[in-house]
This record gives sequence, C-alpha cells and structure tokens, in this order.
Amino acid sequence: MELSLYERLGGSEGITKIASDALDLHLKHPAIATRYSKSNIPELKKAAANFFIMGTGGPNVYEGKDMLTTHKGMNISDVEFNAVIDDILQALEMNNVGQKEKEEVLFVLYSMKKEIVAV
Ligand code: HEM
Repeated sequence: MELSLYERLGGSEGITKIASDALDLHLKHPAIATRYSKSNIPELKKAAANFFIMGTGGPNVYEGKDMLTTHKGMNISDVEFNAVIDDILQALEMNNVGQKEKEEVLFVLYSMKKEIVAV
C-alpha cells in the first residue's frame, strides 16, 4: 500500500519545516508580504503546519478555523492566491520533495481556492 502524503512529506517534522519555509517566503513576497504584517508569525507557522499535517493524512492536530471563515472578508485576489501557491511549491523544492508529491500538494491547494479567493 502507498504511504500517505503526510508520510511522504516527512511526517510532522518534515511538514513543520516546509510550512515554516513557505511562511518565510510569504514574508519576502512583494505581492503578499503586507498581508501578514499584524500576524504572530510563530503562531501562524504552527497553525499552517498543523493544517497541512491534518490535510495530508496525518494526525488531527489542527485547531484553527476553516479556510472560508479564516479568509472571509480579506478580499484576496487571484494574484495573491497564485503567490501563496508559488511560495509553497518553492518550499517543497527547498525540502527536496518529489514531483509526484508536489503535484498532489498543488491539487489539494488548488481545490481550496473557492474558499479563499474573493470570499
Ligand atoms: C491554499 C491556500 C491557502 C491556505 C491553505 C491557507 C491556510 C491558512 C491557515 C491554515 C491559516 C491559519 C488559520 C488559523 O489559525 O485559524 C491562514 C491564515 C491566514 N491566511 Fe491563509 N491560506 C491560503 C491562502 C491565503 C492567501 C492567498 C492569503 C492572502 C495573501 C492568505 C492570508 C492569510 C492571512 C492574512 C491569515 C491570518 C493570519 C493571522 O491571523 O495572523 N491566505 N491561512
């Protein structure tokens, strides 16, 4: 049987590193950096890691809000959504994640677009 995406991304440790790298890239990304100017970055990194741990088939450790509630009223654009996805793909590459796993993550991220953009 194939291992879960969670396991193939390096489990909780691997995903925590990927989420942290992705957030660091967001903070340097001109299209989206200001969105996080009031955020508690360590807390947000933890929430992002836990969300991905749960969403890839790991333990159910996420205690944050659902994606629609989180992003409602933020008026997020397509450009911003693409910027977030670019950063996450770059973080996956920085952590030597394989092509198949990158494609699976991209698919999961893209499927959440309708709960995030212009909601
Ligand atoms: C598939 C794409 C995305 C995913 C999976 C995602 C995921 C998350 C998660 C898990 C949280 C934490 C919620 C909580 O702690 O309750 C969050 C918060 C947030 N997200 Fe997203 N997000 C995505 C796209 C975006 C985009 C495109 C933007 C705008 C550039 C954005 C801006 C924010 C902001 C500003 C917060 C709140 C930060 C805070 O409370 O300090 N997100 N997101």
